[in-house]
Amino acid sequence: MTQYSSGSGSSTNSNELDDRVSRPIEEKLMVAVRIRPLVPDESPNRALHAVSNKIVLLEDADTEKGDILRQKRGIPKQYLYDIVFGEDSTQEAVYEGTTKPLIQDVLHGYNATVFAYGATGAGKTHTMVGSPTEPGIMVRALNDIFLAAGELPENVEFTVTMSYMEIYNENIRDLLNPSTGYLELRDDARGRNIQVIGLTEFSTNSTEEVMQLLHKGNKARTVEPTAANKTSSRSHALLSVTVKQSEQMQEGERMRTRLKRARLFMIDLAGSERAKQTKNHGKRLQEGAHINRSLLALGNCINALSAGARYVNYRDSKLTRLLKEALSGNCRTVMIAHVSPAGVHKDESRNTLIYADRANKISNKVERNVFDVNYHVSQYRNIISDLKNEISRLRNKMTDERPPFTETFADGSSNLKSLREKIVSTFREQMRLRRKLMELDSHLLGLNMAAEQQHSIISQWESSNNKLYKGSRESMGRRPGTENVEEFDDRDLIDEVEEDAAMQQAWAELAEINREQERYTELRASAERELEACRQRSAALEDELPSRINSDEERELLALMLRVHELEADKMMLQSERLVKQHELRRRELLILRYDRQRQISDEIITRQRQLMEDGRIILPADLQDLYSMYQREIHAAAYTDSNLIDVSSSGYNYSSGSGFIRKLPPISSRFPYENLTNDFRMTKSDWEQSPLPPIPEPADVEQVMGPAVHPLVSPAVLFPPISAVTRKIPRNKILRRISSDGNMSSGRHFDANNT
Ligand SMILES: Nc1ncnc2c1ncn2[C@@H]1O[C@H](COP(=O)(O)OP(=O)(O)OP(=O)(O)O)[C@@H](O)[C@H]1O
Repeated sequence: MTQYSSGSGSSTNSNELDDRVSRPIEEKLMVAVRIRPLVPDESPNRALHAVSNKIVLLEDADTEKGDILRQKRGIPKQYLYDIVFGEDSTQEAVYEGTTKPLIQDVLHGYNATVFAYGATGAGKTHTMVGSPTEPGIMVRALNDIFLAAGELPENVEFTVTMSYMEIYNENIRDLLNPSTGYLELRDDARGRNIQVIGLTEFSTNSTEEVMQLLHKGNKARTVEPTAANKTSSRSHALLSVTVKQSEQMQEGERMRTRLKRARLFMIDLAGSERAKQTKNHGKRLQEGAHINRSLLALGNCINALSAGARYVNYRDSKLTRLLKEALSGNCRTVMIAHVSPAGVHKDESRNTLIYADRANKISNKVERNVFDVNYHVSQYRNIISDLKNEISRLRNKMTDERPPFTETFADGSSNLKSLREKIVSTFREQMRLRRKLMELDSHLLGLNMAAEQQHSIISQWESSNNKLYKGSRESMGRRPGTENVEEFDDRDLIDEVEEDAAMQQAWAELAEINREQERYTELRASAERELEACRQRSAALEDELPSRINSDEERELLALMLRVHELEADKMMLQSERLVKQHELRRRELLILRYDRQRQISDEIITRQRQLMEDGRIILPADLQDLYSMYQREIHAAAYTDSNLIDVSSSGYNYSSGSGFIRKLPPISSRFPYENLTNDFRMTKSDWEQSPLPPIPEPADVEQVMGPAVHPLVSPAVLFPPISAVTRKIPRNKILRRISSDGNMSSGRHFDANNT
């Protein structure tokens, strides 16, 4: 029987991606296989062939139990991948088929990773690094990035930084600055990205300099001859290229800055090896053990991800911690699996093909890293400066362009009166429209935050349940393979059904928010048009002004009128500053909430790990035991502080008597109790209920001048996520043990389902 592995083209094309800016797109990891040619001294017996540009054939006896016939006949197996490169494939073809399409994506703000996988001597370094005459993917990709940068318009500022490191025996070294010794790996403050502390980032815009840096890095890499490969890379080499673009854009009279930031990771893994095959001993054997350990951790992650496991352990090795984003995060990823065609390497080739096959089932959520910077702040400033310019223009006209005193008008004073009324009314209209624009912007910002919040809740739920981040509610469903990961009881099924319903609701709410965003964007565009028409009317009136002003009293009167307008503009500026501060407060509240969630997840992981260790009667090393004690002291201190700081009845935080913090998150709305803000920024409850951000309060007398306030058209229920979407209920028989107040972990007997 011929076996096919799944595998289909992964790529969504760049333009398609580019159009859908804000929504994460689910995308399969792309898997390519490259078969290297036989090297000198290798036996010409081939066990592996490229049958087409997608199929590899491995001549292999089937070892499946019971299939005696196949075992005897050794019927070949076929494997299907996104793309297969045969023995005679060129460096250029491999680059064009795997990495070149990613360059455009990186320039559009998508993260990307290419990594070479395979047994030792299978050709990974040849593909990734290459030689001066046959440069590999790293050089070609950097070259293309610089070429593309040269074609960008002048208003785009472009910077490229690169770092190059190796992981050797579980130690990280800076290949561009090897004298710095071993470097530490740390999760960044947001808990999202992993950072290598002290790693040198070179900023460059010259291809020659990049080549020199790469050359320098490769020379510093740990390479040793082994029986399997004369120049065997004993380390994983990771080249990271960060591309930042800052684009200045003119929008009407305003300037806007758009930032794009993307990282391209190119990784040449050390080869997996069998001690027997490589005939290694001593130092080589120890290296091999480290290499195998990290590759085993990588293999475990690939297995878990492809089977839809609920929990994927990236922390077993530095390599998997660094590859976490490439395997399950916001990143377009290509894996190039390398195999030798030689019969003697059949076992390694089979392993590689199986891993590649599993990797083919992994999906990521890709999203553009594009941000509009200071859009709202600069916009408010522009509004105020527009108003001030207008006032000063009018003043100049009055003083500089006096009509000759001989000029008289029979009906001068009545003309002037009507002109003055027109000026006042267009000015008021402009103020009203500008206020409306400010409120629409405020509301749009609120909707953006609500959408971001909803996305993060959905993605948090998805990752905690290890479901795919589906692009639409219709496509929701359980991932194949999940059933094998954990046994389900009835309670689990009920939970699942409830959670699916909650997720559908969350998606529906997100769709509603998107619709609101579109509606408000249209309203904003029409307000902009109205404002432009008003400005033109006002300019026409200004042109009439000098010829109409006849006496000093009239001039005085108009000066007073301008002063009133000036004060109104100042007032508006104060309001806008207040609004900006409110946005900032809200943003920080969201950030705190996110940290809080991350902390809760970490607490849960620690508690479960301790439970596992206790069940397995594992004796902890003293230093780890110390860390746990420290952690427990911290938890107690935090619980004490929390209980003193939070008004339990009003905050929505849920405490049960003596049982500490219950994992149930309160609804977002109650976690942003507006009353908790300082008086300066406090709004009335009804303001808050109407909008994610309160509209600027309008005093009754100003209302008349400014026109009616814009009423938000979306209900709070739409903006706040459903509680069930963020709270995965723990089945009663799986309630976690908690750390008891005396600092020891309670045993299962004391904290089983019945006792809690
Ligand atoms: N596509 C290819 N064309 C020609 N020669 C190749 C090709 N791939 C690999 N080779 C040669 O095979 C040998 C082993 O390749 P390479 O060093 O790239 O393997 P590797 O997978 O990086 O091994 P290790 O994991 O031990 O570092 C080298 O001599 C290399 O030049």
